[in-house]
Amino acid sequence: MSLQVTDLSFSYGAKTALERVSFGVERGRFAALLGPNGAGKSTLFSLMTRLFGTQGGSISIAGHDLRVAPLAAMADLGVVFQQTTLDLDLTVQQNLRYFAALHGISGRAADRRIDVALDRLGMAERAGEKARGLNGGHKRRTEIARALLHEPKVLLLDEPTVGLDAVTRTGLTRHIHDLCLETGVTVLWATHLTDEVSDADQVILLHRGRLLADGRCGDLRGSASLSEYFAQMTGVSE
Ligand SMILES: Nc1ncnc2c1ncn2[C@@H]1O[C@H](COP(=O)(O)OP(=O)(O)OP(=O)(O)O)[C@@H](O)[C@H]1O
Repeated sequence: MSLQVTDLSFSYGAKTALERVSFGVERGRFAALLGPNGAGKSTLFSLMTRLFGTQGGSISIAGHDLRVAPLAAMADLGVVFQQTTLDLDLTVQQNLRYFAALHGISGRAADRRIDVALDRLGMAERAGEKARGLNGGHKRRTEIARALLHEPKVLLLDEPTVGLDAVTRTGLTRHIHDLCLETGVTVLWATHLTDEVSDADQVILLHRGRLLADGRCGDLRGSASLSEYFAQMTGVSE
């Protein structure tokens, strides 16, 4: 498994946010982490990105246990946070160069990787534009391109489509699906919107800190829509 979560539990004081959650995602898969508000998605992301230390259970990224080999695990991890983290006064390319430098990539190697990443996200012609002037979808694409610069094996995206219109959302989800196929990167995409998930995707359904389902979307939903299945399982409509 490219990403493996085993028996993961986490509490904020007396409040349990995750309870013995286990799942794995194979290399090159697009996995949607689906759950209503309060399901525990953000907590899981905070644990996977080491913002919080694990209390119980374990997380392994590209075969590296986060507690045993944190640096190796983080080197194989790309993250796109919910809130934008671009420097709005820098151009797209400058934002990416800065990030590349933080990862020890500079000069021509950096430029080459930046070109490839921007091209992959359909952002090549905007390389010289200031981040401030980009629309929401283009800002997101820039952040995804940036998260790919160090060639991570696993990419985490925390509700990356929040605030985007339907057309932009569709474009972005398509780009990420293509990315999985073309590069073999493993994606964990947190969302509460079922229309971002395709039948071939893996669905990991969380509710109130517990894993309710884990399987191929088409198999889980059967003849119902994913939205109906989601409502059936959680008692919450989207
Ligand atoms: N700092 C905190 N202190 C106490 N409880 C918290 C804290 N952060 C989250 N929680 C609780 O933990 C549970 C899981 O929250 P979490 O934010 O991980 O869910 P989520 O699925 O990301 O929801 P959302 O989509 O609203 O971000 C919720 O019951 C939430 O109220």
